[in-house]
Amino acid sequence: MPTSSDAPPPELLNNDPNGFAWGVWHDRTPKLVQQIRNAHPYGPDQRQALDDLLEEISAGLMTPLPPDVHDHELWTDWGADYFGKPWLDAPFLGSEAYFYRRLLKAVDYFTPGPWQGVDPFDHLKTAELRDPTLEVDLSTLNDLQQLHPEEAGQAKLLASLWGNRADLGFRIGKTAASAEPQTENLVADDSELVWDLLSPTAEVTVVVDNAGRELLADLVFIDHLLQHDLAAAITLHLKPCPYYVSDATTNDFVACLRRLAETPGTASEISRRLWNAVGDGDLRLYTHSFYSAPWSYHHLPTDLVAELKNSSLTIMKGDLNYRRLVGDRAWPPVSNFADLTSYFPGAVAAFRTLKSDVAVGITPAMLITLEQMAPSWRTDGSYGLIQART
Ligand SMILES: O=P(O)(O)OC[C@H]1O[C@](O)(CO)[C@@H](O)[C@@H]1O
Repeated sequence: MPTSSDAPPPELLNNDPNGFAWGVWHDRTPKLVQQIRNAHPYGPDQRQALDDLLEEISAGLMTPLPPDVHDHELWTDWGADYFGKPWLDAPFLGSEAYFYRRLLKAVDYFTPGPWQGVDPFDHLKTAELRDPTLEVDLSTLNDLQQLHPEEAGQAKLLASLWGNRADLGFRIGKTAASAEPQTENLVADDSELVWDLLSPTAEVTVVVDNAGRELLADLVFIDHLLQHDLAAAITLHLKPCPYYVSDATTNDFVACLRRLAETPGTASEISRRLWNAVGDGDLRLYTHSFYSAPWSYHHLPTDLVAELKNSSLTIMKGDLNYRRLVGDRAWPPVSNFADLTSYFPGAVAAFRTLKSDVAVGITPAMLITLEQMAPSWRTDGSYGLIQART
């Protein structure tokens, strides 16, 4: 981190017309509310609550949650600086988390009654697992068997990374057969360091991101680590509730294991091995309310720090985890990843495709190339990175 005399750059806010957040609030989020409303037979109360939320985020002032919700204190604490003020003036990171909490409130996700526990994003997650092209992609896993374990491992690591883009999924058959790992479009690649941190005694944590194709790719990678003695045990950190549309909860983990089991061959073998690994305690599931909280990981609560401290390596998946890890700030892209993450308990790695303004750990030469050749490199999802520090 910068020294105290060297203040960090400002947090990213919603109100910069040239910033990535602007499009999220003016386009993506309103469409999402409308889509959730159309996709469910909600009654008048939920419909009205969704309409109110849409109006509030579009032009209104941020209002607090009612006092009777279980997490009122948490959100009052965060919102003290923002409630009663325009959504557009709030920080991007915290306000988007609050939007998802408000969405769950609008659809009565936590309210005792018929809609309690009904995931408003389930139809989208299920559609991805039912996509007919997934069968072909999962079948390509059989081809990986022909590869040397090290090559197969690198192909699976890269599939886990690009799974965050969710459009490539398991299209690693060709890559695997030609033994050409998919390294183009990587703006940073510390994968060697990641492999160095893995060993038969390693306790690995994977803070997962999206359900569906991304989680399937993560599970294939995790199975590889367990099968090849590259980890003694692995803990999956899942979301405690539906979040950011497709973030993975325990239900989504179970759905992925079941989907893998439906494809004969390697995919179903992976499903069986992981199912058994959960039973044997080699693959642990874990969640914490902090994973849907509005703060960066600089504010980790003590029990989560204690959990992460035992880990030989924590792998952070995806864009949002990256923003929370380095801080959602206007960092110069050449800032040092190891310095910015030195506060984090234990060794940490990030596998992320770039889908928002934040980027660090880019070499000056790479930065010049990117700015000249691909002006939207930070946000269009076509670039990826693997960054790590011991
Ligand atoms: O699933 P990921 O990789 O965390 O990406 C989520 C990203 O999408 C956004 O929600 C954009 O809407 C970003 O705020 C966030 O960083």
